[in-house]
Amino acid sequence: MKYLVNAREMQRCDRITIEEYGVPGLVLMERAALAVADSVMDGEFCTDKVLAVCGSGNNGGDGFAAARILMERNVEIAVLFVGKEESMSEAARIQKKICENYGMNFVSNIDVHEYTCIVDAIFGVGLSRKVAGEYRTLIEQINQASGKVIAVDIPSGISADSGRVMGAAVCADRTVTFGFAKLGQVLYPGALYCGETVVWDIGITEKSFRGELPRAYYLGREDMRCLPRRMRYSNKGTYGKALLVAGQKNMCGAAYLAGEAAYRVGTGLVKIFTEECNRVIVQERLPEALLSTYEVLEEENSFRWPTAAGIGPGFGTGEGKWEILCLFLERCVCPLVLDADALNLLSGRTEKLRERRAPVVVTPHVGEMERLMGIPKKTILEDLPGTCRRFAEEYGVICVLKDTRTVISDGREICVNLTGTDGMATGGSGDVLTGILTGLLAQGMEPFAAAKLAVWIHGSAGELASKRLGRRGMLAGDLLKEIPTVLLEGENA
Ligand SMILES: NC(=O)C1=CN([C@@H]2O[C@H](COP(=O)(O)OP(=O)(O)OC[C@H]3O[C@@H](n4cnc5c(N)ncnc54)[C@H](OP(=O)(O)O)[C@@H]3O)[C@@H](O)[C@H]2O)[C@@H](O)CC1
Ligand SMILES: [K+]
Repeated sequence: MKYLVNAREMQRCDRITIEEYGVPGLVLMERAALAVADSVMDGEFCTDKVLAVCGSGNNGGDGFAAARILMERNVEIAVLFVGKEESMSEAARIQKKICENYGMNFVSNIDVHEYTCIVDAIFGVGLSRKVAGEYRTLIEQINQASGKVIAVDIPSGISADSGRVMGAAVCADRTVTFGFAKLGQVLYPGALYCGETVVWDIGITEKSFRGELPRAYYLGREDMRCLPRRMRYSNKGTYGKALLVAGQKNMCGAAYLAGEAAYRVGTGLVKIFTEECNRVIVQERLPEALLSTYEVLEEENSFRWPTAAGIGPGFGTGEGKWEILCLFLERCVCPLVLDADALNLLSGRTEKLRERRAPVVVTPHVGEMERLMGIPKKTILEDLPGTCRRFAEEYGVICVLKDTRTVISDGREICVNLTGTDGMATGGSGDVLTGILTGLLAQGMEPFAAAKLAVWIHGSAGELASKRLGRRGMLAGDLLKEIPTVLLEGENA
């Protein structure tokens, strides 16, 4: 797990490192500048003629210092200062003065075809409002330049909190960021503007959070260590019973995909509840699964049998479906995953969620969230983490808000998933996630941990499938075959 910080958290971290631990700000700045200079010179960029565009804050200070280091290394470098002298930060003023003392080449405009590489140090995490005027013009010129662009800390104009473009933003080929990755670098559209992001250690550690830890983070392969344990002395009963309430007429694939995914993450037994007409096809595709049909759901055993249930993929919203969903909410004591049509059924009557007896994980995509919360898609997309966290908090559930960057929250923490590919934007992907998640819950994982890991595994399976088949040709069913490989690699992590 690695932290994702917002601007306030990063600035607090900088301040504590400087004021409470006593590391001089200019030392941090020198290390930041060395990181930028090393990155410019690592061979990926043409350094025939480099331009550093520096603002008046400490981000500009990093830029001046990096320019000076590049000059020391005999790179032909020009410096462009943008901003007001009178509002310069103390460190930026010192760094600019050093550049002047060395007689470095200061220019006042950009010839877009002159430079082979541009260092963007206009704004960093201190961006406080929309970009306009000469700053905007400059950013547009940088974006037209033929040379590659390296952003210092974050592309100028991108909000470190949300990834939003604040009027205009530099589109970088690489972003060299310091200490911790910023939320705005992983959320869209910010992620598109960062290019490749490199997190550089400049001497700011987690100690500088001083107990006030950031809310947001992302998982890495090492987090696979919390997968349910396998034991030599065990049987299928040891690894849980997953029930998938899924599929209606003409929608049997959802039941199959979710069912197989549950098995593929190690569940002992999987049962599929579906429409009678799906019986033959589901049993042919997945003979390992037990099968029952909606007609027998009233039996009390239906609710006692599973150790986790996933309800909704291809379930439909027609006659009798709301009643089935209500029965599960009212009677089931095992964790429930509510997806797709279960969420559509809940739209406009989300209060029903409060009548549940068991822990609930909801897995809406943005369209489903729009219907669930009754707020426009645009508003949700502007703040995926906040929307996800608020829903989870309000209903006391775990919320998995699915998008290019799926966000998972328990109402307090926010996990942003960084695995996955656009090849997963294909019918049935969500059903596979429901199966993975239900399977992990069935094996006894705690719901928040299961939700985070399920999304990570799902995205990793997508990456493997897209490597094997390409992002265009892969199908949701191809994710199933990759799940075992993801788990195997995780075991060795
Ligand atoms: N602290 C440290 O020691 C370390 C910090 N580090 C580096 O410092 C960066 C943070 O520095 P920072 O806090 O000085 O803010 P920064 O991003 O330079 O921007 C502030 C300037 O921009 C201006 N401004 C803002 N928005 C604007 C707009 N829309 N349009 C126009 N102007 C606008 C604002 O002007 P003002 O609002 O005062 O008018 C002010 O002048 C961080 O990203 C990292 O690179 C590293 O070296 C490690 C050590
Ligand atoms: K920048």
